[in-house]
Amino acid sequence: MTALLEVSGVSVTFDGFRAINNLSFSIGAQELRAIIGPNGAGKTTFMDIVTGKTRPDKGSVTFGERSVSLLSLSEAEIARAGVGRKFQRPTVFEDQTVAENLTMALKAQRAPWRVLFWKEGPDDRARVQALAEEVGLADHLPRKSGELSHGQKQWLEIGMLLAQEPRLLLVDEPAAGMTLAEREHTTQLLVEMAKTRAVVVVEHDMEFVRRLNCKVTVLHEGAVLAEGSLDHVTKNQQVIEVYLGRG
Ligand SMILES: Nc1ncnc2c1ncn2[C@@H]1O[C@H](COP(=O)(O)OP(=O)(O)OP(=O)(O)O)[C@@H](O)[C@H]1O
Repeated sequence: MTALLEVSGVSVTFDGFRAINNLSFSIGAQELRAIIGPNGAGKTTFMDIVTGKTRPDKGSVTFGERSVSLLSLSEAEIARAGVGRKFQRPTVFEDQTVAENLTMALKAQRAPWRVLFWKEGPDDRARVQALAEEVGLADHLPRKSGELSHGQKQWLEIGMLLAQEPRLLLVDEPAAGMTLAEREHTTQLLVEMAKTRAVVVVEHDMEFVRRLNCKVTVLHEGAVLAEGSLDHVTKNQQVIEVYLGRG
């Protein structure tokens, strides 16, 4: 499997504290990966590094076939290069309909000079419809987003991210606050999305991770502690001690 994202020997220090410690790992172009680990393991900092929010002290982060260094790009350039990030809380425009939110996301994807002359055309409507179908909101297009359930808002935001056609999507705790049915839908959505792009899910809910049925990376003290199937990593004695055995 060719790597889409390659993190190599990355370290980050905050006020003398090494939050990421010589971290190395890679993600394939069509891969679903779960990242787990105790609080403070460096999961958020890892996502901050990949998206350009935090700059490492050393190491390299490369992306795509041409191994472009993400460390020399701004946050906006990284997003344009194809890295999308879904934060834990949904940030949809509640006063706008589902269709309007998706349309805005399509518009945002375009270069600024094109937005000036932008007018919604049949292609955009078809694309909005396709995005809504992809995330399971095709029946909700005319609804105000504020009326949606928590899970539906999360799917809408995922749809808005998909409008930017990311090649790598980083998703922070997607299952948090969801009902069982919403979790199941979210699982399907993530599995489907990872057939055509890389999807990295940071998640604490082990039952949810099990359903994802994917390779798992366990972070601890800013480095990879274990990697492999969930069954494999949960048998690891160190993983049990630092993560699973708590409380
Ligand atoms: N901007 C910052 N300044 C100082 N310390 C920071 C900063 N960001 C993160 N840290 C520290 O770096 C370590 C890693 O934090 P990070 O948020 O990446 O962990 P995490 O694995 O995402 O944890 P959680 O599961 O609680 O979200 C923590 O000890 C945290 O306190």
